[in-house]
Amino acid sequence: MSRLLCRSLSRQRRLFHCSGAPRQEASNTVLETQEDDDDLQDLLRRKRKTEWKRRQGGQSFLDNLIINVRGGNGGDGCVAFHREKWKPMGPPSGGSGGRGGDVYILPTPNLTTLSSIPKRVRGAAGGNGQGTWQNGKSAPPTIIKVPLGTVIRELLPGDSRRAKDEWEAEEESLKGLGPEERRAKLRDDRWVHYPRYADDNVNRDVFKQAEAALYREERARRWARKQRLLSPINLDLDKTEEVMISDDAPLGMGQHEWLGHIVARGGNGGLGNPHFLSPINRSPKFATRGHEGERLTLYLELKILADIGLVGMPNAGKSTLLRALTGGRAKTEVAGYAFTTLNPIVGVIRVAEDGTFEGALQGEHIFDETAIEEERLRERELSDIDNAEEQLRLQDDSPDSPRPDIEPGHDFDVHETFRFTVADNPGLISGSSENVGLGHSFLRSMERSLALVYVVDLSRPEPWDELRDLKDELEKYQPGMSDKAHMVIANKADLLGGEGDRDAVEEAREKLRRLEEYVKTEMVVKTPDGERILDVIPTSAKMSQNLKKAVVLMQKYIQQARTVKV
Ligand SMILES: Nc1nc2c(ncn2[C@@H]2O[C@H](COP(=O)(O)OP(=O)(O)OP(=O)(O)O)[C@@H](O)[C@H]2O)c(=O)[nH]1
Ligand SMILES: [Mg+2]
Repeated sequence: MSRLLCRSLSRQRRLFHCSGAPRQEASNTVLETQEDDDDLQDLLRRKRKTEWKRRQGGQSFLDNLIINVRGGNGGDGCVAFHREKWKPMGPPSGGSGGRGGDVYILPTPNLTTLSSIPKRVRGAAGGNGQGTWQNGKSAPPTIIKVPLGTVIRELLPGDSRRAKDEWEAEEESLKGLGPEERRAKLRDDRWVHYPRYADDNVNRDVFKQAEAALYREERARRWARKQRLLSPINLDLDKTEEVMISDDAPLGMGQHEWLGHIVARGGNGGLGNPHFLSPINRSPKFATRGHEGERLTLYLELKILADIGLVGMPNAGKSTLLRALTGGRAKTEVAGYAFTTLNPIVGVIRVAEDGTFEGALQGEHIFDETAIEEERLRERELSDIDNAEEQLRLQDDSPDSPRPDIEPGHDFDVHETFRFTVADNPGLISGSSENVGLGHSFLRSMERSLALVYVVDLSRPEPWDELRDLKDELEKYQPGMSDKAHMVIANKADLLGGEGDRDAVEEAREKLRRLEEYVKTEMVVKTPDGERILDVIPTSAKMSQNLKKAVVLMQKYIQQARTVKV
């Protein structure tokens, strides 16, 4: 808040200095106050959002979800007889029920989270049949749209998270009933009778035969379902799917639109009473009800595919780093308070043959929006010639200055030789495994990264403590996860070295040395062919310093990991 006040004061001071139309100034001031008000509101809104997210302990990282899906129920058949003037005993004319709607799953590129997917999905029910041979309408399909990169698995019987299927649900509803009541309920769920004919029907042989046939058919359906469970639904929806139009389907039967993968079929409609017409049953007074749609439980998991995952405490500068690497294209929020980033965000880094990355070509520094900081930074750059970064040898052997002949944007296409993705994560703190802070559920998406990179704040009194906590939390999440780490980025190196005096610079060097020593002794990673020592790279994400070195190393890790995988 104080920063905003300073900003508004400095603006007012600026206005005060320039001589010009006073009325214009007054209106400007009003406008700017309004602007500051908006900024303040925006800041408060963001903080409220962070607090809310923190309170609910990371439960809303929707990268996995269990949903119960039910196909639509079929419509009931109808018992009716044709009535016409001068025709007293018309034939049976009840229409059959319509089919219940199927449920499909369709990968969609414009979705990024699973949060819009309802936990219960039910297909639409088919219409009931009606008199004068009117069949019920079949229900339209229901489509569940999921983001690309969703893995879908069907939960099998025996899994406690799975909901009951249609037969188990029926068994449950029959619990505690005597044999008579049980039979009556089963019949009630399957048959529709002509008014006042229910008792008469059930005693007739034709009905008993029809009932036996129905149960036989039901057993066949149950068997088919069991067979299907031998190859349960298992989809890995990584790509957008083509629209498939089949050319050789009969006219009017062709599928005109690709609806996705069918997961739960709707139930068939019930049969109208004309279906039970036979020489010995000239006036059937019963029809069947529609079948229930398939019920199943699906486990959805969204995998964010990033080659490199950034792991660090809140405020270490992970988001700033990703913004610097992508030249501001990765729209991840940067601010000076903890837990700014609430969800993992992935950015693409494009690299030229000589290690120049596109982000460095933009020539922009990554600010956290405040004009005051911007101004301070500019002043510092101008006056502090031998500032701390230089003394820390940030630029010694690999200057970040790009080649003059390479341009960002489309021009970069010709120079691009390698491309990889980096995921910026929310801050991980000690105790995340007990759901402190934002928890650590977001690490799930890191499981698939090829390499992890620690980001620590070098300006902290003891950055090695951060490293120890980060490694512990990774191990608590999944034993062996910290073995994926390849590099430690010691960020905010620009803050060291004070005004450039000898003692401060020596102190900064000593700190970096200690960090390197700690990494060499305590952070050694076991690999199949021995041990690996992590690289330590001092950087300043904010000033885009020494990032080229980090990018070159990241590229090396990915290339190694990819060749091992192949
Ligand atoms: N001086 C300096 N400040 C930096 C540097 N990198 C980041 N910062 C500042 O540190 C603060 C936090 O940066 P973020 O990038 O939001 O940090 P983060 O690690 O993403 O934080 P969370 O999202 O909360 O986990 C911001 O005010 C940045 O401007 C750096 O290299 N030097
Ligand atoms: Mg962040």
